[in-house]
Amino acid sequence: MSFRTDERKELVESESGDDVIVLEGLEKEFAVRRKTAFLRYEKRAVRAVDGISFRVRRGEMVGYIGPNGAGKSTTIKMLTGILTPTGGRLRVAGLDPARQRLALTRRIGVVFGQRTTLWWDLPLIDSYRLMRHLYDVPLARYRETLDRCVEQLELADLLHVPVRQLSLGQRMRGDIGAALLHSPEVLYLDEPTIGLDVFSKARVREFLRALNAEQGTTVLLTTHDLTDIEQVCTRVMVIDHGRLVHDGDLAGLHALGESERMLVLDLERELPAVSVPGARTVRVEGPRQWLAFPAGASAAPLVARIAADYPLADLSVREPDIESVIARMYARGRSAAVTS
Ligand SMILES: Nc1ncnc2c1ncn2[C@@H]1O[C@H](COP(=O)(O)OP(=O)(O)OP(=O)(O)O)[C@@H](O)[C@H]1O
Repeated sequence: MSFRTDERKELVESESGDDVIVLEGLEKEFAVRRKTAFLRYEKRAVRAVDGISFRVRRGEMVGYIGPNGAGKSTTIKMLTGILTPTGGRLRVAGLDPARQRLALTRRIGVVFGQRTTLWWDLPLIDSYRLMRHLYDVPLARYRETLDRCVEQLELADLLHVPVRQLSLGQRMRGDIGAALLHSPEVLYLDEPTIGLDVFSKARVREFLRALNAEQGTTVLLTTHDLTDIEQVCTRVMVIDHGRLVHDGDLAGLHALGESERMLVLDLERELPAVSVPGARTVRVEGPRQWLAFPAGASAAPLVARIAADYPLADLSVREPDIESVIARMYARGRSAAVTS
């Protein structure tokens, strides 16, 4: 899709100064070659992003989720200027990412959970010094930002350790620090908690909340962990097959898919299935029981009730996975279409 000049002018004029990310009918098509027989190839177009429109206001913390291959990374690559859209319109901090990539790099920070931007053999602090030069950050501002990151990300003991010797959680904190040294307005995080233990995940989430509250940084987060969304984001967008299928809050998404969370109880001894209003026992295995309850409901009253009536040793709450939430959302859409 492309826009005529008058349409583009209209869009620019309707743009609010508060919108830091603007997508209008964004598209990305890849031309792929597939071998069909010996020395025979077929050309095919893959529409990774198929007409997505949304706006993110300055200071928002937004989750961008979807199943594997949905088009999340392709969107992020267009937002950072790595890929050029094949249609639609895109603005980040008022800039066209593909055409003004250099100017944009000073305004955005990017963290990839699966890759590091740090120099593998250098101590963390050396990577930071190099980044300061790359981004041309004034010394006083660099020191101030570094001090804040060191304190809040607990990096003091890690600064002089070569990156290859850091644990995954430590490396991730180091990467987040690196992405923030030039004080970006927008921070993209691609699976920042992947592979981390529960404590490291909690630390990263807490840091992002503090960053947003103190600096007003806009955060766009892609993840497969719905707890990231629950604890960090106020809004969640779901993409599937290159299209936006939900834009709202997490409770709304759960309500749409009638999804369920799971309470895993460890009782002090084996007992018959726990019976409590608002939840249903779906599995009993020795002293462990699994209770499903609506994902939009709070677990607190359920836990209080169970703790009062049963000998509870331990418990945990499991979020539904994104794939099942989306599958239920579609199943519901289909049955609504059949009954309406
Ligand atoms: N460079 C490319 N050339 C051809 N096809 C591509 C390319 N990059 C992505 N695709 C295709 O575009 C679609 C979307 O891929 P994308 O990586 O954006 O999905 P994703 O939502 O980030 O998935 P994941 O959660 O697995 O990372 C997929 O079908 C993928 O195979």
